[in-house]
Amino acid sequence: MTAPKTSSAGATRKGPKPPIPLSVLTGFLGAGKTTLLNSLLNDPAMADTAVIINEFGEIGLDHLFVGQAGEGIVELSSGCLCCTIRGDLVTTLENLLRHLDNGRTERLSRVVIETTGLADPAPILHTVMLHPYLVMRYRLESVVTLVDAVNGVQTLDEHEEARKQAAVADRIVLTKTDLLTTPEQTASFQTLRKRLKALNPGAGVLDVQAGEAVPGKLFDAGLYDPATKIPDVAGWLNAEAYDGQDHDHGHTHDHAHGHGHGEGHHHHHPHGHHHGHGDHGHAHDVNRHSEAIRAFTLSTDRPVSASALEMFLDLLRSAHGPKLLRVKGIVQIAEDPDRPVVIHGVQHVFHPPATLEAWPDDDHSTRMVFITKDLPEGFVRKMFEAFSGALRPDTPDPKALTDNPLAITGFTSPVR
Ligand SMILES: Nc1nc2c(ncn2[C@@H]2O[C@H](COP(=O)(O)OP(=O)(O)OP(=O)(O)O)[C@@H](O)[C@H]2O)c(=O)[nH]1
Repeated sequence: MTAPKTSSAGATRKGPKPPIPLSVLTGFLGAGKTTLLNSLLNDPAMADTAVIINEFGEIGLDHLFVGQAGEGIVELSSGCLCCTIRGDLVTTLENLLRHLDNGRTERLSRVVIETTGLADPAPILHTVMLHPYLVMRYRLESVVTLVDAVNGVQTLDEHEEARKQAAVADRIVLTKTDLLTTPEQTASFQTLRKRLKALNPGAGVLDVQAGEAVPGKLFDAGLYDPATKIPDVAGWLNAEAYDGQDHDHGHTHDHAHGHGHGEGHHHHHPHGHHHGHGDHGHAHDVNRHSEAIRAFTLSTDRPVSASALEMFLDLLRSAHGPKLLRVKGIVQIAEDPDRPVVIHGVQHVFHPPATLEAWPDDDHSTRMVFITKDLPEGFVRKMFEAFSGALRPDTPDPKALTDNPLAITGFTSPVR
């Protein structure tokens, strides 16, 4: 242990250091990851960021080198650290912590991991989330997925990996929009945007060519506002963006709400979802290819007991883990209603739930967002209701349901 250099440094050294936000940069082969990284590594806004890449050779970095920090870590003139994977990701992440802890690196404000084009980002996230020490020192901040504006539709059509990469993203970055010249390309790009919205309504979309892919917008998608350290639940969940999404899947709608009022979905009709007229072929394609992946929210105003939440999450991840691409939520716990619990999972692995000291705003309701594959909304909803006894506040006729003592237990299934 080195002695603190100054009294203020001494103060910050007491107690555990705050976890370092970690982001994963992914995208299909040729989507433009290397190109984007190249410009990011030059950007002074990347100071104090460590970027983990596959090999130095792929990025012409030589002119940016300031010094070798050892163990495959180099310092760049932008203040960024760049390192290649040595051994495995765990070792690399441990090396970075060692650099920080022994003072060779003054600050490490963020880590960005570049994946290879075919990679499913989930195992990378699991590496950190399942490691007893790394999970204390790093905090999963965001998954950033690059999508090629020209080839995106075809890639989504043909590759399951590409659909999953888009579905788990917190930010979707569109590359190569400068290459959209023909009317066909422009139409395909519009289809792409619809597909991405259906796969993952909550992800913010940034356009590289419009200069939007800057560090502040790319990576800061976590629960905590990096400047104030105050949780931004509404921004993180972005649950409003999911409204009306299930219209893209026509038939799923009946199962989705499951309260026996098939005609009562009055709150959801944003832009008329009737298929047909003109680009019927496109619309059909959208449904066919994305229907296995669904995005939906659950919400309730009734506090959930801690044990019910635990059982719900346990059953969900043990029985259906691989089908949960991403789950985020804030939950009002019956035993401690003033301190919300934040949940965050990637497939079967959940971050240890975090308890916030207070609700960040006036909305104290439980809200969860799900992106699933081959796991219908109605199934998850009924399971949640069975454990929590919860009713959605926006059911077609809540009064009728609360007047029915059987319905309130949540064990009845009004619809089949
Ligand atoms: N016109 C244009 N070309 C781009 C853009 N982004 C990337 N490219 C080009 O697309 C090609 C692939 O880009 P890369 O950055 O190598 O893509 P990658 O995702 O790193 O590719 P892999 O490492 O093979 O997965 C290169 O020729 C880039 O110059 C863009 O926004 N506009």
